[in-house]
Formats: sequence, structure tokens, C-alpha cells
Amino acid sequence: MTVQQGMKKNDTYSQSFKALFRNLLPFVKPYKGMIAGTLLLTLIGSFAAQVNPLLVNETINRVEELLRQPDPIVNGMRLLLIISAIMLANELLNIGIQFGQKYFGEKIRIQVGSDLSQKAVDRLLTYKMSFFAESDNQTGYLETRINRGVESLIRLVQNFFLDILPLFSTAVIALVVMFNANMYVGLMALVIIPVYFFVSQRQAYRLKGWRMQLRGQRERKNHGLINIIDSITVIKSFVREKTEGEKQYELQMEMLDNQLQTRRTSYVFESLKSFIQQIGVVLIIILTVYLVLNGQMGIGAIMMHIMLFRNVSAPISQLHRIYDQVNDALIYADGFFDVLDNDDAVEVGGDIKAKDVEGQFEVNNVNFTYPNGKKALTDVSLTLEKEKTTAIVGLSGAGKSTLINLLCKFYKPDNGVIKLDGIELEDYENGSLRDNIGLVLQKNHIFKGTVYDNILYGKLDATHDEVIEASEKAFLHEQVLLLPEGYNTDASNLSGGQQQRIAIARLFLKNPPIIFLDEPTASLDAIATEHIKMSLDAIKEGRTVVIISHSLSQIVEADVIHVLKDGYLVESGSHENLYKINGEYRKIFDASARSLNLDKMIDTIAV
Ligand SMILES: Nc1ncnc2c1ncn2[C@@H]1O[C@H](COP(=O)(O)OP(=O)(O)OP(=O)(O)O)[C@@H](O)[C@H]1O
Repeated sequence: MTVQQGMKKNDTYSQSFKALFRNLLPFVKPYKGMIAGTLLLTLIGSFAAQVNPLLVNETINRVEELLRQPDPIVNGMRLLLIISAIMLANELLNIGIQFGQKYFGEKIRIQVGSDLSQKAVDRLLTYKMSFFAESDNQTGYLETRINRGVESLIRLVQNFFLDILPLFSTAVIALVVMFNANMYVGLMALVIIPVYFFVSQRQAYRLKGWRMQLRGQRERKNHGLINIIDSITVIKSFVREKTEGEKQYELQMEMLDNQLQTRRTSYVFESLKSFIQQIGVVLIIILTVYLVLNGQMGIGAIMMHIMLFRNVSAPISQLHRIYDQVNDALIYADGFFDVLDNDDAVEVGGDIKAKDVEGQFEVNNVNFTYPNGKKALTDVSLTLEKEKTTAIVGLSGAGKSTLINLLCKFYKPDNGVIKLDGIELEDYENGSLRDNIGLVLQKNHIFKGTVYDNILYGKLDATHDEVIEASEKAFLHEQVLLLPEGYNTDASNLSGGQQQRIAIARLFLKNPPIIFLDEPTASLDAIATEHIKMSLDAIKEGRTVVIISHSLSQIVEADVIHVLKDGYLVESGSHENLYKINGEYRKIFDASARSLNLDKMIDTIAV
């Protein structure tokens, strides 16, 4: 059970806070030297903060005495000089302390923030595909959770060192000084604090639910925005700008309502706290004046106690802010550490390094269900012969891409075994296994950057000549030369077909013994398809190739064809054999042939 799951079960404030502290500790620990320095400065600062009230007390009492002496001005000058010197020196000390505190506090914040962000990135990269397939973890949701989490945590760290700690240590020392001056005055100040804490805690408790809701709304809003940007062509072509705008507006209104509720509650509690604080000031004044009139202390004590009480009550007046920040951190950190501590999502691999791979796959009784519960493969058993080309055929949703996902070890079968060269896929070290696999999809991701860098992604240490050669093999080179900036052109500006060729060039550069092609020529024009087919035919030699394609020419050439239907393997064999069986393959083949209008084509070619 992760810390966060525990937090959800025992959803009490202090337990959540403890969990937050535990989670944050490893990130703060590396800076313990700096933290120790900041704490020392804080302690010195807290003592320095009591100097002024004590001096004021001393000054007023001495002035009162001087007034009773014959030559008060002459005697008073010395006192004035000493007091001014101490006050100025104290102020200089304070400035130095605050500078050090702020500087170290900021430094700790920046460093912890960058460590948290990097950790999130590093962790995400280790997670299984199934983690990203979960609806909660889609782009936008995940992004908001991580960004908000880091933001709120670093704000908490910063404020802890800049606000919370100095204020509270000042408060504790001021309280000790008050007790030292008079026990009843100290007690009076002490009594106010728990009341204030209680009210602040109630406020935090009331606000927590709304803040949680707000977090969900923010994630949805972010996701919605990203969706709009991604699907702007579809939105415009269906003239759905208004509908999309309304969806966002509804969410915006929900958020607005939520934020107003939060503010309303905050104002009610703020007023209550302010009143309680004022009661404290009044009580301190009454008690001190009584003690002064009673002759138990000098008149300077009135001013001193007010100033000391201000030192005690300063953190109290900040308490709501601190609670807000801690709450924010608790809410957003919850989601953040959920992402970070998801040990179950970490992709585990075996110890065997895939070397000199021959490329023979055995799939035995494999079942697979996606995280959303969709069963995509049922009891699939097949062999992918090494150095042969296998085509996977089936209607949409039959499970073809899913099978490739399992062969790449992106997902783990529910049960059943997949072996490569006689070794279970599970036992291979993931990176080394995937180094031996080249994957070209129907729609391939193009990274932000130049055409050159996008091809280079296939082999980061490739030479310039190797990149150009791969580009030539993918029939991309000539087209790149026509671009205004050649290989330095932003790859995202290329057409779908050109981007597809980048993916194929990457494959040539990677040069792996196993190749999976998931509709590799789907977005290419006829000439490019023919070119790429020739290139792929050349690269197929001596490699294990699995091709998913709706293109008959690519299917009929395969050595073996496996036919999937609704997640079941229904037929296997050569094109000729499967055609003769007159089953699912024949049905798909005939339909594809009919869609090509072969009769008309043959007539045309004959003429
Ligand atoms: N990430 C996912 N999460 C949940 N279900 C999925 C996911 N990917 C695919 N599926 C479902 O699994 C089933 C098989 O999908 P798959 O992509 O393997 O089909 P396919 O045969 O490759 O189809 P197509 O030819 O349309 O690409 C489908 O019903 C699909 O809806």
C-alpha cells in the first residue's frame, strides 16, 4: 500500500500532514547543511526580534526614573545614545539575518523544485504503457497534477523557511519572554493560541473538499484545452466551435462557483480569527495595566507586552495562509506523489540482455485485457518464424496492434507466454529487447525539432552520412532538399506522408533484426507506397518482419498470414491456403479486392 492510499483511508489532517512530510523529506535531505544554516539564522533572528520590546520597556522605565531626577536631559542623553546604537545594530543584524534566510530559503526552494520535477519526469519514463492508458493519466490530467504538485510543494518549502519557521520560533521565544516577565501575562497569551488554532483548523477542514473539487476541475480544464488544440481541424470542419466553447464555459462556471464558495468561507473564518486576535490584545492590555497600577511592573511593560503579543500573534494571523498552503500542498501533493510513488506502474524487466537475436517468436495461449477492461486478445497462440515475413490480418478492432504491443513488451499478457528465441519475453531486459525491434506505426510521433534530429532519433550516435543514407532509403532525401531549410526544417511542418518517411528512415538507421510494421504505408501516396515497399522489401531480407496492412500487395507476399477476429486467432497459413479455406481471410481479401474495383482496373491496363 502506498503512502497515498493510506492517506485516503485515514483521511485526517495530521496523518495527511505526516505523510506529506515523509514524502517530502527525501527531497529536502540533500540540503541539510543549508537547512541547518537557515535554522541557525532563524534562531538568531527570533532572539533579535525580542530586542526591541525589551529595549522599549527598559527605555520607558528609565525615562520614568529620569523624570524624577534633577537633571533629566543631561543624564538622558547617554541613555538615548546607547539605546539608539543598540537599536540600529539590532536592525543591521536583522537585515543580515533576513537576507541570509531569504537567500537560503529561495535556494532550497529552487533546488527542491527542480529535483521534484526531474524525479517526476524520471519516474514517468519508467512506467508501463498501461499507466498511460488509464483515463486518469491522459495528457493534461497528468500534466496538471505534476505541475500543480511541484508548484504547491515548493511554495510550502519556501514558506516554511521564509515564513512559518521564523514566525513560529519568534512566537515561541516571545511567549517565553512574556512568561518570564509575568506568568499571568504569558498564560493569557498562551490561552488565545489553541482557540485560534482550532478555528484555523476548522477553516482548513471546510475548505479541503472544495479545493479537491477545484483540483479535478483544473485537470479537466487543462485536458479540455489540449483537446481543443489537438482537434481544431475536426472542430472547425464540423463547425463545433460553439459546442466546444459551451463545454469549457460550463466547466468555467463550475470552477467560478467553487472558487466563490471557497472565498466566502475564508472571509467568514478570517473575520472570526481577527476578532479572536483582537480579544487577545485587549485582555493583555487590561492585565498589564492592572499589574502596572498594582505596582508589580513598570509602565514600560504595557508597551513591551503589546509588542511581544504582536510577536506571538503574528504567526497566528498568518496561520490561515499557512494552512492554505499546507492544504494546497496536501491536495496537490497527494496527486503528485500518487504519480511519483506508483511502484506498481514501474516497468519491470528481466536480467537477460537480448544479444545476437534471431527473431523467432512463440506466442502461447495469450490473453490480454486493457486497463479499461476491454479484452483484446483471447487464447492466441502462434509462431512468428525468424527471418520470415508474417502478415497479421483482421478487421478494425480485431487485436492486430494489440498483438504487436505485446510483442514489444509494452503490455504484459493477462496469462500465457510469449517467447523470443526460446526465452520468455519477461526475462529480457526491456531496453536491450527493444533495441532489437524496429516499430513503424500508421501515425508516428514527430518530435519538436528538425528533420535531421528526428531521423537521428533512430540512432543517436549516427554519422551525418548514415542519416543521409537512411533518408535516401526512405525516399525522403530528395524531398528534404526541396524544403526551404533542408534538413534543418521543423519536422512538424512536414506532410503526413513525409513524416511517415521520417519514421521509416529512423527504422533504417536503427537497423534492427526484428521489424514490426503497423500499416506503415497508410498515409503515403501511391508512388511513395511503391518506393517504400521496395525499400522495405530490401530491409526485410534476413529479418523477422511482422506487418499489419490493409494493402493486399503487402499481405499476399507474406510468408505466413495470421488472421485475427474479435481477439481470436481464426486462421493461419499462406495466402493460397487461406484463400482456399474460404473463411475470414477470403472474406477480407475479396472485400479489399472489390473495393479496388479490380475488373475495371484490369480492363484499363489491358487497353
Ligand atoms: N489503449 C487502449 N485502451 C483500451 N482499449 C484499447 C486500447 N487500444 C485498443 N483497445 C481496444 O482493443 C481492441 C483491439 O484494438 P487494436 O488496436 O489491437 O485493433 P486493430 O486490429 O489493430 O484495429 P485497427 O485495424 O483499427 O488498427 C479494440 O476493441 C480497441 O478498442
